[in-house]
Amino acid sequence: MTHGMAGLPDELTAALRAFAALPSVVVGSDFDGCLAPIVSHPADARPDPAAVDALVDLAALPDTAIAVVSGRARDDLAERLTPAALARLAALPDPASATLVGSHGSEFDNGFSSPITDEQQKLLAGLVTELEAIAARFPGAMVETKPASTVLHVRNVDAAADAESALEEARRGPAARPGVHATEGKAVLELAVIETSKGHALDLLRERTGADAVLYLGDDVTDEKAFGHLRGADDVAIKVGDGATLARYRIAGPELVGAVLRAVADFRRA
Ligand SMILES: O=P(O)(O)OC[C@H]1O[C@H](O[C@H]2O[C@H](CO)[C@@H](O)[C@H](O)[C@H]2O)[C@H](O)[C@@H](O)[C@@H]1O
Repeated sequence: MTHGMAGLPDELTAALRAFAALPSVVVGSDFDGCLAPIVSHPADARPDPAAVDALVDLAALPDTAIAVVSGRARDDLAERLTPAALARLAALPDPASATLVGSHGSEFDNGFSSPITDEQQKLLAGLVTELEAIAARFPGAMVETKPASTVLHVRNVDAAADAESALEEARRGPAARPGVHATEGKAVLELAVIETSKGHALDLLRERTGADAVLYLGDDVTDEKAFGHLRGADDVAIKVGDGATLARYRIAGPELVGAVLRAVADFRRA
């Protein structure tokens, strides 16, 4: 594989050029591991300013919609974009030009597609308690709580065997309860009380915008659901980093995400 423009594989650069020439497009990206490098503590994650700039530039182009589709709660995701970027997005003439989607594809600006029921809230509270009990026995483990899910984080557990034991306890215990949707991620096990799909979120955005094609960058397990929905001949699925994937294209890591987005913006403006 040869690498030319901005260190991107030539085959990908050709696909980006063809994608950028289409009349109407959606450009989407995952947040952690794509727009923002992975860090030890979720609260410390910050996006690459160059990637955010390119994304906001894209949103300002005609017939170009952007989306950030994250596993984070939507409010948390919004707080992570720079105030300057948020101000530029808020000033766009068409609000549909930029969409932030949280909770792995199920939380849009008007909330969840189906509200979380009292029963699901109760289930979620119980899951948090159970994960906290597990985390308390494995120093370094922590529990994140989101509107429809809770996450056991083991990235900072010292021994790999202990991290795996914590995950395994969660898999055998709370993850196995009826009504729980468990997803493995990067040093995490997430337990949701609703079914989520980044693929459905991309379908919705495609439908709303009437776009000819969708490009999406993702690095983790939940992004595979997004890649699985990019079946159009002109769609571009890009896996960021290592690991098995349904995506046709791959870049080495999040440091190249800005280059991909900038290339699409430049080609589209040309
Ligand atoms: O869909 P994403 O935007 O990629 O969100 C997926 C999860 O990201 C966060 O966890 C991951 O990033 C953390 C910060 O770099 C890292 O410490 C952790 O190990 C990763 O799994 C976030 O905390 C989760 O809520 C998201 O679901």
